[in-house]
Amino acid sequence: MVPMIYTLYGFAIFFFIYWSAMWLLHIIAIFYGKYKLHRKLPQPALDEPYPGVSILKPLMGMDSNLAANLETFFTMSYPLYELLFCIEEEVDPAVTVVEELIKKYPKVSAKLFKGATTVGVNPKINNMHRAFEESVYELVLVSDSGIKMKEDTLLDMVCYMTDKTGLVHQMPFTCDRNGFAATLEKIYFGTAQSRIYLVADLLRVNCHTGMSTLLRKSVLKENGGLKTFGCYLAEDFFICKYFLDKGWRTTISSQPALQNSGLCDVNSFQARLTRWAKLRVAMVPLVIIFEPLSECMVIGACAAWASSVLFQWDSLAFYLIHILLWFICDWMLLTTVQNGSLPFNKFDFLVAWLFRECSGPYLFLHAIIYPNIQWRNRVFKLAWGGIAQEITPRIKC
Ligand SMILES: CCCCCCCC/C=C\CCCCCCCC(=O)N[C@@H](CO[C@@H]1OC[C@@H](O)[C@H](O)[C@H]1O)[C@H](O)/C=C/CCCCCCCCCCCCC
Ligand SMILES: O=c1ccn([C@@H]2O[C@H](COP(=O)(O)OP(=O)(O)O)[C@@H](O)[C@H]2O)c(=O)[nH]1
Repeated sequence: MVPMIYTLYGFAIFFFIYWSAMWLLHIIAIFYGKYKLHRKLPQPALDEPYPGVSILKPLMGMDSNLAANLETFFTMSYPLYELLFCIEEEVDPAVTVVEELIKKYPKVSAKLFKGATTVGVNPKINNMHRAFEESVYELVLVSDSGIKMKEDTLLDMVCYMTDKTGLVHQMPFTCDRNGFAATLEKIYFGTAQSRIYLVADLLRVNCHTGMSTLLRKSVLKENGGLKTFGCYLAEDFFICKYFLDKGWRTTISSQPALQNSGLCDVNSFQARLTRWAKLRVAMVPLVIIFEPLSECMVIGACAAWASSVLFQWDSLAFYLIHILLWFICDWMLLTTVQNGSLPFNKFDFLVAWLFRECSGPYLFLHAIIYPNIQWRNRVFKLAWGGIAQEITPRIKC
């Protein structure tokens, strides 16, 4: 009987401490977000020229926003850059989009690479390999197809590339778009993900998502270049680990990444989150315990039970107050990340937030139960540690 009581109290104390730590994360993320995000750019030194940047754009297929998103790369205010578009298949609707833009902006240095080189399992790396090898400049920006740039986004990223910094990435966020799925995406990236991302950046923990990343080519080349990471599906995590292991600093820039894919529906978004969760579990197995425990509904329930064991507090009242405070903190963080008015009202926020918070733990469970990973038209299997293997046959899109 006594060991059981000790175990019970042990769990209760653990949950209560974890719950308290989550509030600390909330507070740190809000203050650090206010400090780090949307800062005014420092004036660049007049006697130092801007470093050139080679921008790799891996493309596959078309969506309704592709042309508009790609166009923002031609209209950036940055003096020296080249655009390297990489398209895996010779026949892809993205080819026409890119060719038309290259014709429209003849003054911008741009090249189209058709056809991937198989250097590993990761199709994004295979797609970019040739362009990376032929890129001209020391700084390379890897930028996914759905990213939209502001005029000064590249300058903002370059400003963070100090002497000790090897990698600058944008924290994932979204453009303002209409509809429930867009609201859901904005809420997820601006709350649950930003919270961890900001704290990880402050503590210099690897939490790099490679949708928009500026890196030093010479450092990657010391270890064979991009192709070395082709055996992983989560190349972004291992690239960042490589820079950190070599003693380089990594940081987020002040502008969050504006994801603006034309494909925006709840099913695709949830499939994407589930795919990412599978990657995280394979790379950092401890997230199996810590990630569900960091969800509002789960840790709230655990802490409500713990508070009734430890202090005989009313569990239901505790749970409801917990949810309300979490909701308020999330609103504060989201408005900080957005840095302007949101494209939805507080009621829309409430509905989509509740949906996200209730579906989050379910999606995570789903990711653990079905470990195979579908990415576009391919299916992969991951071993612990992150090495990937493609499972044939491919899916016809
Ligand atoms: C007491 C509190 C403890 C808190 C513990 C928190 C536990 C973790 C909880 C949540 C994790 C959220 C992580 C958010 C970012 C991850 C997004 C992601 O999964 N990205 C992956 C996929 O990216 C795409 O991959 C394919 C590529 O081609 C695309 O271009 C990419 O966009 C990416 O691969 C993974 C990146 C990093 C994963 C790190 C996971 C560990 C996080 C631990 C953070 C701990 C923070 C410190 C708290 C104290
Ligand atoms: O087989 C693939 C899958 C993806 N990509 C590119 O990799 C980037 C990220 O792809 P996606 O948006 O599907 O990844 P997510 O952000 O959902 O992880 C995009 O620029 C895609 O064009 C690619 O070149 N080949």
